[in-house]
Amino acid sequence: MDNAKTDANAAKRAAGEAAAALVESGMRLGLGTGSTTAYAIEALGRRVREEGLDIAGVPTSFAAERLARQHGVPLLSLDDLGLDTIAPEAHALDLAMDGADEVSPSFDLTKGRGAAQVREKVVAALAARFVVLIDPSKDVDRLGSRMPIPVEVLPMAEPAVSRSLRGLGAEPTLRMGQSKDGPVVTDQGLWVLDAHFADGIADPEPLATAIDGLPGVLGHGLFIGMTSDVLVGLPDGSVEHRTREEA
Ligand SMILES: O=C(CO)[C@H](O)[C@H](O)COP(=O)(O)O
Repeated sequence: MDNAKTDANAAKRAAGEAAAALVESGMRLGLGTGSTTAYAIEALGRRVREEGLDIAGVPTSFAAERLARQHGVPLLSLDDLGLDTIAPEAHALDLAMDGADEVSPSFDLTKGRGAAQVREKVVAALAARFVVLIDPSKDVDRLGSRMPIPVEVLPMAEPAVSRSLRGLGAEPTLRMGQSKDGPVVTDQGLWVLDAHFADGIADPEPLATAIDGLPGVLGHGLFIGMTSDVLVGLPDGSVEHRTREEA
């Protein structure tokens, strides 16, 4: 493995393990998707086995669900949370942890390289604390400068949504499978348009609202105002913990 990859993996592991260390017995968690959160799920499984940590987590994708099962992390579905007995303004989960593709100075995010952004947003929105785990390559001044914004669409609506995204200043491309011919199909059976912004996004909040309003869009990867903590893992194994108050 080349040095850059080894460094990135060490940084991701540090962030993942720091996230697992924030967890206390009795907590209900959101379990994110991606290579950084995978280290957190692995560490949580170890704590369940070795310390008898009593937790359960809602997975944000088939991938997260499989990983949690593999590492012995007990799982919950939204049905198990008893949401009908919890006030709408109260939090059903104590802490959700997840990776990100971009983090802005004001803690807004781009997510969805793994095409799990919609379930990830549903789960993060239920949590009292949303902890984002990154390596330093994810820090950006402007969202959209490092990664396109994933937009999950109904297949029949793709041409209409593409046209609307062009109207919002993006160049959309349909995400194609790597080990499959044709488009990537999400856990919901839908497609993903990657909306590229040549100069990044000057003002993400109105853009997020505009994309949410397009007919045929299930959701997108801009996460505005949701993050409470960012854990930045570094290649030497240390972790910088940023909290929203500092942002
Ligand atoms: O949003 C995501 C999946 O939909 C991931 O959390 C994001 O892509 C970060 O992944 P990684 O930790 O592998 O860099």
